[in-house]
Amino acid sequence: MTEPKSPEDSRVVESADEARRSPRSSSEGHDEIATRAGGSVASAPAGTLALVLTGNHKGTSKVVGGRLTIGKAADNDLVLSDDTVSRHHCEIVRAPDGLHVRDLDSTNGTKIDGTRIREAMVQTGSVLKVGEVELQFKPTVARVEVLPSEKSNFGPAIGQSFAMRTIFGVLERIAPTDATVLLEGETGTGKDVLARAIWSASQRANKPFLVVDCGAVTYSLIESELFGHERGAFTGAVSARQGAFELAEGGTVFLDEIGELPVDVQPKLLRVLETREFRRVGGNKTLQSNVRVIAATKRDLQREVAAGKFREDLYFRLAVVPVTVPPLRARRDDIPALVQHMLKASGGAGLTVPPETMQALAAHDWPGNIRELRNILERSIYMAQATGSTEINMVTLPSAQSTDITAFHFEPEKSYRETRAKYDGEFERRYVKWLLGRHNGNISAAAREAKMDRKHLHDMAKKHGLRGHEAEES
Ligand SMILES: Nc1ncnc2c1ncn2[C@@H]1O[C@H](COP(=O)(O)OP(=O)(O)OP(=O)(O)O)[C@@H](O)[C@H]1O
Repeated sequence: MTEPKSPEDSRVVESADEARRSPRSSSEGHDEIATRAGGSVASAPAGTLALVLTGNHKGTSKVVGGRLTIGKAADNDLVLSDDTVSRHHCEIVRAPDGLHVRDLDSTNGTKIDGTRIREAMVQTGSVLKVGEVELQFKPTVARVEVLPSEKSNFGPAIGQSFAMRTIFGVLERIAPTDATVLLEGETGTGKDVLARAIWSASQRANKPFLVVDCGAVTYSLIESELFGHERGAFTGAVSARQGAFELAEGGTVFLDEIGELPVDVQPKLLRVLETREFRRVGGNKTLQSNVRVIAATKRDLQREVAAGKFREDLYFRLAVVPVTVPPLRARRDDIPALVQHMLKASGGAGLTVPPETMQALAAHDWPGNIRELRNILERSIYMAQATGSTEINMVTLPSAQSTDITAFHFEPEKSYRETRAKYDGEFERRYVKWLLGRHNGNISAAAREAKMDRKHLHDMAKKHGLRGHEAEES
């Protein structure tokens, strides 16, 4: 993503002139679309689900339509046969401003997040206590199919693998809407590129794209960075300053490294997402915000939620469209097109890539993902140009040398048989790893391509601790 920044320049405003527009999808008008991209589903507008957390009916859930009645009697929409629940205990009613819970003169009372109520509003994530039975409100989505894109790029993001085209299919559809997007993926997988591509394809493309790197801003300044501050709000606040939500008015705020957002700032972000209102630090004027939010993280946010480090309600607000960007090693078929694209972009258009170099590149595991590939290619182009070579070769790929099967190290104390056994095993391991990588671990497809017996390939993969599966071919 953006290269490491100092706290001062962690916020980057781009002018509208820099907007790269791409053709609009025809599916404008969806307010909220959710998908775990990599599958092939998206959704219609979100609703709310009441999920029973405790008691005899633990795990039961009901979608909250216009009205949902809860109680022990059989004529309730959600029947809870529990001694602490009254026959007609409470009801949930959908009103224009949200969901209202009303206690129906129950014996043991109704509580929201620990407070006994007669009537109150509930938010997604709230825990409702009906007698002693706990329920939680969760967002739901009605699922509809989104087909993989027929294009092998989404704006500047290149990818012809099924996984990337599935993501592009989703993004083409949701980019023109105002849906909040959460991009999850390892470092260097292209979250930043995708965020900018969403903005470029959105109706907000002629308004600012503003990046706040939540990991690079100091703890004490992050709130001010997001919402601004008034003069004298804290030591050093010598003048008033606008925050990202004000500066990006009408545009898009990209919250990078959202997993690093301090727990005490999380409710403030939740508030602006829910109500579109915020206040500057030290200010008492409520300001309106009209921005679209895209967030990204290297962390597994659901795991952070389970560990109590990230608020669940904020997670749901951000993950209206959750997109998991796969690591490069899980989509090796993207490598040749990325290599060609990067050669052109980095001044190496005239250079050729011999097949054995391309194979080595495709076999490498790329822990730094596309950023690592780009760095190695840039170095290789420089080396080739410096030596007058017309091709990118293994010598110019230092990080890829480990994949060079020709790098033998013979040891005089080992017999021919021992030496051969060592390299046969190594050859087998690397070959199987490369082969499975080409087919995303699908053993049947890999065996077919290599004209091998499937069972034999399965045994070889197992012997070398390599993971394969029998999933459908994509
Ligand atoms: N699909 C892609 N097509 C073309 N270039 C890409 C693609 N994905 C990533 N890149 C390039 O790889 C480099 C790293 O990408 P990017 O900064 O978007 O990754 P990131 O996931 O945001 O990383 P980090 O989490 O470390 O910030 C950039 O130079 C970017 O242009």
